[in-house]
Amino acid sequence: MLDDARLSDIASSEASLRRFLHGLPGVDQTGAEARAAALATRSIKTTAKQYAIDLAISMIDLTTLEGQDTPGKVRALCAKALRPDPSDRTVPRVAAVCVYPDLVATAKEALGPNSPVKVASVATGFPSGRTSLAVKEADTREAVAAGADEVDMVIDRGAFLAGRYGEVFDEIVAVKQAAGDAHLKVILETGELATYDNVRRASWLAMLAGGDFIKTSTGKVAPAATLPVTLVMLEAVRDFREATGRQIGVKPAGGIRTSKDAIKYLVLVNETVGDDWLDPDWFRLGASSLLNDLLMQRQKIATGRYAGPDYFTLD
Ligand SMILES: O=C[C@H](O)COP(=O)(O)O
Repeated sequence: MLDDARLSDIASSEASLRRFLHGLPGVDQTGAEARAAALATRSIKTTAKQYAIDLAISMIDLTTLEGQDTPGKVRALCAKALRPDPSDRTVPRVAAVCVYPDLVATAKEALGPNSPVKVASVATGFPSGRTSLAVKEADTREAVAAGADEVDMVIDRGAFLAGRYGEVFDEIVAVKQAAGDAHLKVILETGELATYDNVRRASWLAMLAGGDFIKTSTGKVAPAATLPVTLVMLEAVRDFREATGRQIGVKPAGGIRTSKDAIKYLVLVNETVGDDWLDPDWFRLGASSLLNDLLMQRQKIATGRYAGPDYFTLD
């Protein structure tokens, strides 16, 4: 059990952080990949599929993170977030929209006051994170002041890979403070972390530093989210809760485009950490173009026919 005294002891120096992170059991790479592959082939009944599609929709962080984003595009995204299919009121809304900081105010206004759909904003010099801590804190404060409910920060992968864990830890603590009441998602950018052991260490580091969620990727680096990486992160949040009593969310993001993909992630969650995480408060899918496929599959189940991608507004 990691009580408060032990947690502050771990965080007290670079050396103790390193000792702790390098003392975590190593990930069995072949085993993790085999387990993720086996779960990915599970077939589920149509009724379960229907339920899974709606659950997946409700877990989406509907994302636009392009240099050419405009207020108009963000308003359209927000309308879609609130009513994914205007012709069908039974379709659930998504969990959040995810935008760059300068578009947070637009999103907030478009969603309206007290919207059930949250506004998440990337910050801290997304996607590379190559700015000073002062700039990262200011970026975060600005996003929150504009109305962001959630902040998706990137870690400094250069510092992490060089083993400067204390620096990464302190940065997460500082950004968490700058974020105030906004929920903090810590993006590990697993595609740059090279090994599953590093993914496990970065997950623990982010949780120890106070992240509310751990997120795989920016969507700007390949590979983005993968099932084995998400499995390692799910095991980390499971073990962290067992050790501290604190539950942390998980968000695979980037490259998740089909209902099939989304359902594989839900099966993985169900089999690894169970029901407690099968909720938008604890599991999100970061995606720019998954929603339409979910809507098409939903309609196929309901009517036996595909409406075709043109039926739905563009993601
Ligand atoms: O956080 C979400 C990602 O940036 C979206 O990536 P995607 O465009 O591959 O869905």
